[in-house]
Amino acid sequence: MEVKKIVSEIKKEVPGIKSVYYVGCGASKAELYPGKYFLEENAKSLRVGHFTANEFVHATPVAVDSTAIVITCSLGGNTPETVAASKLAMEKGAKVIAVTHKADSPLAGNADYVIVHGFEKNYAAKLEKMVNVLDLSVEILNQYEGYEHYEDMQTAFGRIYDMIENAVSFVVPAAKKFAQDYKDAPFVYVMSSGATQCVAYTFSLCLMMEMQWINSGSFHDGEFFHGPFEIVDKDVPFILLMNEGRTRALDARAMDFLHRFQAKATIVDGKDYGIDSLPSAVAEYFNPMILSAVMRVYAEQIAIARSHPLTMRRYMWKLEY
Ligand SMILES: N[C@@H]1[C@@H](O)[C@H](O)[C@@H](COP(=O)(O)O)O[C@@H]1O
Repeated sequence: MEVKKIVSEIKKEVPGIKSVYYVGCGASKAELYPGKYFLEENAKSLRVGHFTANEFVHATPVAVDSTAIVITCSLGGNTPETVAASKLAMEKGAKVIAVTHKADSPLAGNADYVIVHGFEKNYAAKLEKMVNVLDLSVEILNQYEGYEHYEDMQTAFGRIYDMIENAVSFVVPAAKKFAQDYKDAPFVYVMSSGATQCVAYTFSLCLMMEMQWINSGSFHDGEFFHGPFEIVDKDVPFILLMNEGRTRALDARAMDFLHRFQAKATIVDGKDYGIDSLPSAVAEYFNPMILSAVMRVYAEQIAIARSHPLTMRRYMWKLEY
């Protein structure tokens, strides 16, 4: 069902929604983040939470009741922890919206509303999940509290898929250089800020650790100066994702420090892909979509350089765990 209609139906039934929870695992948890970040930054009354699904099941917030919207997200729609979380949220009386690629999945069967997104067609399709969750968050805010930049958001939603495809059309040479520079790195640290925090998290957690078996860690670049910067030295490998928007100052501060001590730093900047051409009041919320697509190409190139396909697993989906 269309995002706007889902939210207006929920509002008709529950005019007094008090909280919105975002629940998923791994990449799907991370792809919920831009929506969660937007709502947390802009809502005056709505309470917001973001959970890995198994924690949501084992330590469910007391506010998950008939005044809550729970957005659950799983690409395959069959991750057991996420299905269990969705089912539990329904039992608690929350309004549950599942965002998945699989219309006939267990996740879709344990939700009040289902948003089915693309994946295979192109890079833009791979970002539909994240865009839909942001769209849902904007609708929830606008319909429950009002949002002054709603029209700017619609303009940006109308342009983002073309911008993603444009970004990936010229990024391959930079990605190949990255692959050559980092293919033998024993580890890689990834950092960012603002709406893009979880793009750094996904690149580290899923693309490096899960799909390349490369030791990696991620952190907020505001926190960089409160611990991690002590390991900076010549040639220590970092990736910094730079945002266009209010948190750019934090990203730039971290970048300056990396350069000062000649760390091996790859800077991937949303501004290089036209984020600043979007309406300025909302542009920052679209950094994660562009940077996710770009980082996917980076990962594909390192996989080629290391002869280690992104699909290779030792444990995931192969064992009981
Ligand atoms: N990289 C992700 C993992 O982090 C995630 O655990 C898994 C299940 O995800 P989903 O629930 O989105 O199908 O799939 C992908 O491989």
